[in-house]
Amino acid sequence: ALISQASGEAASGGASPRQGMAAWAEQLQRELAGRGLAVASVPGKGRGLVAARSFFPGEVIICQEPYASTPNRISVGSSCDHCFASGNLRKCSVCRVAWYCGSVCQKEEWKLHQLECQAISALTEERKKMLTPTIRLMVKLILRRKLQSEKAIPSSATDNYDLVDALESHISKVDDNQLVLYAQMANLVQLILPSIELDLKEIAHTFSKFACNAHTICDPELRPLGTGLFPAISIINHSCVPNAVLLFEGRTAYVRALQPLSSNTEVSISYIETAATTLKRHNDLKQYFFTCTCPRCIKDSEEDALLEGYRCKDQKCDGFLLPDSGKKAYTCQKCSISRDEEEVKKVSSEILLLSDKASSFLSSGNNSEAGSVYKTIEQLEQKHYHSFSTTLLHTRETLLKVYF
Ligand SMILES: C[S@@+](CC[C@H](N)C(=O)[O-])C[C@H]1O[C@@H](n2cnc3c(N)ncnc32)[C@H](O)[C@@H]1O
Repeated sequence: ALISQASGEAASGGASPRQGMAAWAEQLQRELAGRGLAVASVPGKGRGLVAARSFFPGEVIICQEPYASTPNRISVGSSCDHCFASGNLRKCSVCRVAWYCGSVCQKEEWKLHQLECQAISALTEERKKMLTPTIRLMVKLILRRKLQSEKAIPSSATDNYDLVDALESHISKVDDNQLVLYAQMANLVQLILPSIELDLKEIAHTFSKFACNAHTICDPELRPLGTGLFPAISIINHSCVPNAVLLFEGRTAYVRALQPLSSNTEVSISYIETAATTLKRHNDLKQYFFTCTCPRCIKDSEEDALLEGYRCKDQKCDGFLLPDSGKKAYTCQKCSISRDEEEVKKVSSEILLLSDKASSFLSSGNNSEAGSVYKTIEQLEQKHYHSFSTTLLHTRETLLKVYF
């Protein structure tokens, strides 16, 4: 049923099916069909990637090189601009921004970096400081589009700008402050690339696409190394009980089956950390503008209570709570005292809001504000969670990192 819905509308990003499928979308479907896959329109989710044959656990469903990618900490030179390897890195002597692990990677990037290098070298030191990884990702994306349109580098069915163009941006739902930020970032990109006439509105939309489509490139230990846009892999929707996983080998993204997939099954990966409560998972999914309705999200809250480790209301008792649906309450498994369900959920939401605030202080480098918010969180959590709760232990670990 899913594959029969794979209309031109789905794969061409919204064009009327009567106009037929765009040439790039037809090419993509043909290429994917060769790999046993199809793009389909999935009710309530937009496009999705569907298996057109069975896949065995561990099998690679799809792999892709990034259309554009950038290391996380560009000024420090923590990983190679091309393959994301660390160690023996050498800085580009002209722009002093790009780092490579050797001549092979430098050559691979040369056509693109030549243009980027000219643009960066013309910047003042003050402007160079504004080259965040996201800005650099956009600069590389625009330059790659230019090189492909001039046929200076090849393009293919899964490696072309039409695929980026068709990505979801959710721009109409983005709040005003974020829109202003995207507009300022688009202006900065225009200052970096003065010789290319840019459509600033389109660039702002593309920043919004980054927010719900770009992937964090990780090493085998899942440490983040950089960010990449993999437009074919971006067709895959989210589930909190995914049937596939996204992993990286260097710059290449691999989606592997986690379980046997039969033909006509939608491929799903998790966009977020799955070892979290429903409330936390939904909070983490906010940037993607949808509410997950996977089987885990619509189940009762017993799993959430176990994950959170709610403590007994009696501070002298060390019992855990489990939901008691009859009473709309959580009941201590040791002394049977109950806590009201609404009250428990209210405190959890309050903690989540404070955690968002603390982590945004932390990511903007304001450690002292972050530390004081984390202390408030710890106090709230001590009353709310059992001393073995991973949430509480995680807050304490973060506090240690902030202060030492
Ligand atoms: C990386 S894209 C996935 C492909 C997307 N469906 C498309 O049409 O291009 C992420 C977006 O897909 C949609 N999406 C992904 N998973 C979803 C889900 N489980 N339920 C509803 N929408 C989902 C959301 O709009 C989200 O912002």
